[in-house]
Amino acid sequence: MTTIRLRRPRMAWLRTGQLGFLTRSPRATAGLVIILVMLLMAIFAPLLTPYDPKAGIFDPWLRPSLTHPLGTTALGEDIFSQLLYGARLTLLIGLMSGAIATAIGTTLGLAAAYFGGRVDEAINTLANVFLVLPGLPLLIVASAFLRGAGVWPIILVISLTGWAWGTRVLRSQALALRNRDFVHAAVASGEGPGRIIFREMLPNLAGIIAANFFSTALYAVLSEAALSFIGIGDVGQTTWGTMLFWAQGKQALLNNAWWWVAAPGLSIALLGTAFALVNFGIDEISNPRVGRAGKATKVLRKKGTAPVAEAPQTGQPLLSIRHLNAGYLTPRGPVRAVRDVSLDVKPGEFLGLAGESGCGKSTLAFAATRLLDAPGVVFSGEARLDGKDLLAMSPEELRRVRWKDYSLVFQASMNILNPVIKIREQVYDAMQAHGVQDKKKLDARARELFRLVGIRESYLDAFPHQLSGGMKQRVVIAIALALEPKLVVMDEPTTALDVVVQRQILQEIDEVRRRLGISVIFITHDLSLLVEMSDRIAIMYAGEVVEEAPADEIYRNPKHPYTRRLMSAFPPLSGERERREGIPGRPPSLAQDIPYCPFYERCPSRMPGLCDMKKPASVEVEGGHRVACFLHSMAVKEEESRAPLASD
Ligand SMILES: Nc1ncnc2c1ncn2[C@@H]1O[C@H](COP(=O)(O)OP(=O)(O)OP(=O)(O)O)[C@@H](O)[C@H]1O
Repeated sequence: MTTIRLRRPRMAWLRTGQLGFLTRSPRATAGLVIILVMLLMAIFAPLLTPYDPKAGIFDPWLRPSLTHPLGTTALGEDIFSQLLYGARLTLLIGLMSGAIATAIGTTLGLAAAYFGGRVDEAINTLANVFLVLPGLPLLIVASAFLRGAGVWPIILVISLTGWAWGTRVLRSQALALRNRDFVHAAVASGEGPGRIIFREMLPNLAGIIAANFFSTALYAVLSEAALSFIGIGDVGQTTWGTMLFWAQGKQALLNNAWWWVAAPGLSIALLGTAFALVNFGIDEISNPRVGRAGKATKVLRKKGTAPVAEAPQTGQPLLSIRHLNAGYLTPRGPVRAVRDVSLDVKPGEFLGLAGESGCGKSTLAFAATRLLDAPGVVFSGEARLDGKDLLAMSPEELRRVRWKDYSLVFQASMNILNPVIKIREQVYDAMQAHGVQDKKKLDARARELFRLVGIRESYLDAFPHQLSGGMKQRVVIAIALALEPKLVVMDEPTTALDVVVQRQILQEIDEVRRRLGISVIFITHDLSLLVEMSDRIAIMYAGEVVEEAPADEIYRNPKHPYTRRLMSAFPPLSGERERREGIPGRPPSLAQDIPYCPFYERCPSRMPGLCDMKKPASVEVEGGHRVACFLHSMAVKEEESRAPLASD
C-alpha cells in the first residue's frame, strides 16, 4: 500500500509568521480593530449596558443622553442596548455564512481542480446549477416559511446559495496552479497530494478564499438587513436589520429621531468597510509583491574557496542507461525522441550532453529519471541508478529516491519557487519531505547551501520576487543539492540568464559538484561551454547518441561528421574571431522510422549505398571514444581484421 507522508496542514500565514505582517498592514489593522471592537461589544453587551434591549420601560423618543447614549425607541427601549445586543446576531450571520460558504466553495473548488475528470465535471455542473438559483427570492421564501426559527434559516440559505461563485473562481485558479512548475516540482520531489494541495496550492489561493469569505459575510449582513427592513424574517430578534425595520415602521426620521436609523445603518456600513480592509491585508499576504514583507538585500557575497575534493572513482557507473527508447504519443502517431540510447555516468563525473534543438536531450534526461510527463512515455529500456532500475520502481520507491539520490535543475527552474512562500520554507521542503525535521539542522543546512551557491544567507527570509533570475536559479540549485544527491541532472540551467551570471553559476556548480563528489549530467546546445566544463561529452542527433568521448578528445579529435560540423558551428575558446557556419539542412522527423544513418542527408562524407541503407552501430574507436559512423566502424573493422595477421 502506498503511504503518503503528510505534515499537518497549517495555513501559510500561520506557518511563516505572516499573521504578524497582517498587523503591520495599516488597512488590515484598521479592519481587524473595527471587527474586534464590534465582537467585544457583542460579547460584553451585558457589562456595557444594564438594560434589556427588548424592555420598553423608558419614555419613548428620548434624545441621546448620558443615561441613554442613543436615546430610546418609540416603544421606550434603549437603542444603545439594542445596538450592542444586535451586533451578536448580525456578526453571527455574517461570519457563519461566510465560513460555511467558503468551506464548501474551497473544498469543492480544490477537489475539482486536483482530481479533474468526472469529479470536476460533477462539481462544475452542481456549481452552475447553484449559480443560477436566485438567492434573494429563495431567502424570502425560506424566511417566510421558517419565520420564528431565528437567524439560522438565513445563514443556511446564504451559505447554500453563496458557495458556487467561490468554487468557480477557486477551481479555475487552482487548475492554473496545478500546472505551475512549482507544483510539478513538488510532485517530483515526492510530496503527497494532501501536502501539495494544502502546502503548495492553498497559500496561493488565500487571497481569493479571503475575498470569498468576506464578500459572502458582507452579502449575508446586507441580506439580513434588507429582509428585516422589508419585514420578512424574524423581526422579533434584535439585529441591526430589525432595528432598521422598527425605526422605519415607527417613522423615526419623521419624528426627528435620526440616530435610531443612523446607529444600525452606520454600524452595517462600518462592518462592511472592516471586512473590505482585512481583505486588502490578506491580499497583501497572499501576494507578497503587493506587500512589504522582507527586506531585499542587494549585494551578493563572493563565495569562499574551500579545498576541492574529487569523488572517488570506483569504475562502476552511477547511472547506467541501457537501450532506452522514449518519446511522445501524439494524435499523429508516436514521436520517438530517444532511440536505443545506452550511456553511463560515473560517480563524480560531469557528463555533457550536446546536440541541436529537438534532438532528444531533454527527453533522454526526463525519461531516464522518470520525470517524463504525459504525453511522454518510455517505450523500453533500463536506467539504473546505483544498480536500482528507476524505470521499474513503484511510485513510493521513486518518491524515496528522488531529491535524495538524484535531483533535477532545468531551464525554467526558477518557476518552481512558490511565489507566496519564503525561500527558507522552500529550501526546507525537500529536506523535510525526506525526513529531516530538526529545525536547527534545517537552518544550518540551508545556510551552508546558500554559502555554497554564493547567496547571502539573509535571502533565506526573502520571497522569490525579491531575487533576481540568477539568484532564483542559484536557490533552485541549492535546493537540488540539499540532500547531497549522487546525481544532479541539469537541463540548460543557465540558458535564460545573462552571460556573466551564467559563467559565475557554472563555476559554482563545478566547484560544488567537485567538493561534494556529485555526478552531473549537463545539457546544453553550447558545445564550447561543455568542452570547458565536462569530463566527458555525449553528442545526440535525432534521438541517438552518435558520439561519446572525454571532453578534450571531442574537442581535439571529433570523429562523427555531425560533431565536427557542430564544433565548427561554435566559436573556439581562444584565438582569432572568425565567421562560423551553421549545419545546412534539417534533422529528420522523429515521427518516422530511420533505419539508416540519421545524419545521412546532411553529411558531407556520406557513402550512398551504405549510410542510407543501414544504421551504423556505435563502436569504440579509442579508449572511451565511441562513435556511430560507418567511416569509423569500417576503420575499426579493418584494424581488427589486420590484427591477427600482425600477430602471425
Ligand atoms: N510534448 C511533446 N509532444 C510531442 N513531441 C514532443 C513533445 N515534447 C518534445 N517533443 C519532440 O521530441 C523531440 C525531442 O525533444 P527534446 O525537447 O527532448 O529535444 P532537446 O534536444 O532537448 O531540444 P531543446 O534543446 O530545444 O530543448 C523533438 O522533436 C520535439 O519536437
